[in-house]
This record gives sequence, structure tokens and C-alpha cells, in this order.
Amino acid sequence: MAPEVLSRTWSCITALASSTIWREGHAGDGREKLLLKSVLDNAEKNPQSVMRTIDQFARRSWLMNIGDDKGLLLDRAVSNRKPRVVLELGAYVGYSAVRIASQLDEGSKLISLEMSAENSNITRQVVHHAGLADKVQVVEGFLKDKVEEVQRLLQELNAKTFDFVFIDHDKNCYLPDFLILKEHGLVGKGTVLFADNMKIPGSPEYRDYVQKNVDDFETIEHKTRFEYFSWLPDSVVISTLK
Ligand SMILES: C[S@@+](CC[C@H](N)C(=O)[O-])C[C@H]1O[C@@H](n2cnc3c(N)ncnc32)[C@H](O)[C@@H]1O
Ligand SMILES: [Mg+2]
Repeated sequence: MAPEVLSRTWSCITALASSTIWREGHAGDGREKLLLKSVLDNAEKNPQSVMRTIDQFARRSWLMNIGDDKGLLLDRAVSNRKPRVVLELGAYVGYSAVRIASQLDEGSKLISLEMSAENSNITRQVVHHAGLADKVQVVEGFLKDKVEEVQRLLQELNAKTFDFVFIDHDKNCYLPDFLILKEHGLVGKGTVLFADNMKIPGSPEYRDYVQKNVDDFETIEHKTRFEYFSWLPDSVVISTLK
């Protein structure tokens, strides 16, 4: 195995084995702060350069971004739906926020919810460096505590429901958080739900829910690759509310 692949594999194993990644949303070895420094020092102030810098970093020191390969599916889903208001659950270091926001039309907005203060702060700086600060609002916290704030932001944008939701946070929260969105009327007919990592680590309750409720969802699962590992299978599940 090439040294770069070995080091990436090892850094992925150490990140996923660390308890901090599940409790606090970071790998525990400071790599997210190093990533921010790398973006601020090396990336030009545009989305493409910021994403390229993050992808290059993640190929050495693994990061749990959607990545450049699976990211193409996200790009396509966003551009097909042409959303005016997007919700992201789980920002991490802002990679997918930059990916999504770079495709939004003038006046469209992404609200990105992130439980960790440190990750929220990194995301704001990464998004700012990419020149997308006017399109992205980072909300720090858990959905159950932030529903009113999210509702208020939607009202300010003259929208009732999100057009597109990117679900990529704690896999045990995919279904409960979707049910919160549904209960509060934040999703509706035509909302597209894009759920990442449906194989690794997987979210079986969510997958069953959208796949079995055929009266409420039109769902397609796309086979793809786990972030930054071309040989590891993963999938994304894209559902449209009927
Ligand atoms: C896989 S990463 C997100 C990656 C990002 N979407 C990307 O592709 O660039 C998951 C993030 O979700 C956050 N998170 C985990 N559980 C959460 C929850 N219940 N609510 C909000 N954020 C959460 C973690 O702190 C972490 O930053
Ligand atoms: Mg993911």
C-alpha cells in the first residue's frame, strides 16, 4: 500500500475509534484546527480552491466530509432541485456547506446546524474564506433545542418549508430529527432529503422509514464510495416528499 493511503487509512481508523468524534464531533488530535489553518494559509478566496484544499488535506489526514467523489451526487441533487432554502444537519469543518452554497442562486440560503461550538466556528471561517458568508447561516446546537430559531430564519426568508435537507450528523438522529422537522411543518411536498453514509456507518431506522413509506416518499438509493476511500462502498439515499 502506498504511504499516503496507509497514513489516510490509519488517520481514519484513529478518528473513528476516538470517543471524541462521537461525543464532541472532532477527532481529538487537533486535525480540524490544522485544516482551518491550511485553508486560511493556502486556499484562494473562492469555493473551488477551498474545497480542493480541504480534499487535499483529507487525503493525508482523514476528515469526515462527504468528499469529492460522493460530493458529485450532492452537487447533482442540489442542481436538480434548485432550492431556495436548504437545511444541513451536521457541518463539521464546512466542506459540504461550501459545496452546497456554491451552487445556490442569488438570494438562496443554507442554514447549517452543528452541535459543536468549535466546528461551528471553523465552518463560519471556512465559508467566509470561500466568499459564501452571505449564503450560509451556521446555527450552533441540536435541532430539538433550535426549532424556534430555525422557524424564525425560515420566516425571514419568506419560506414555510425547506426545499432541500442534507442529513449528515449523528446517524442515530437521522430519523428522530426528520420527525421533528415533519412535526413542526419544516418539510413538505417537494422537499428533497439527501441522507449520507447509508452504508458506513449506516442509519437502518431512517432507511426503513423512507423506503417503506412509499405513499409519503419517492426514494432512490445511490451506490457510491466512502469519503476518500475509493475501495470502500457507501451509499446515499435521496427521498422526495410526496
Ligand atoms: C459527518 S460530519 C458532517 C460532515 C459535513 N456535512 C461534510 O460533509 O462536510 C457530522 C457533524 O455532525 C455534528 N453532529 C453530530 N450529531 C449532531 C446533532 N445531533 N446535531 C447537530 N450536529 C451534530 C458533528 O459535530 C459533526 O461535526
Ligand atoms: Mg457524511
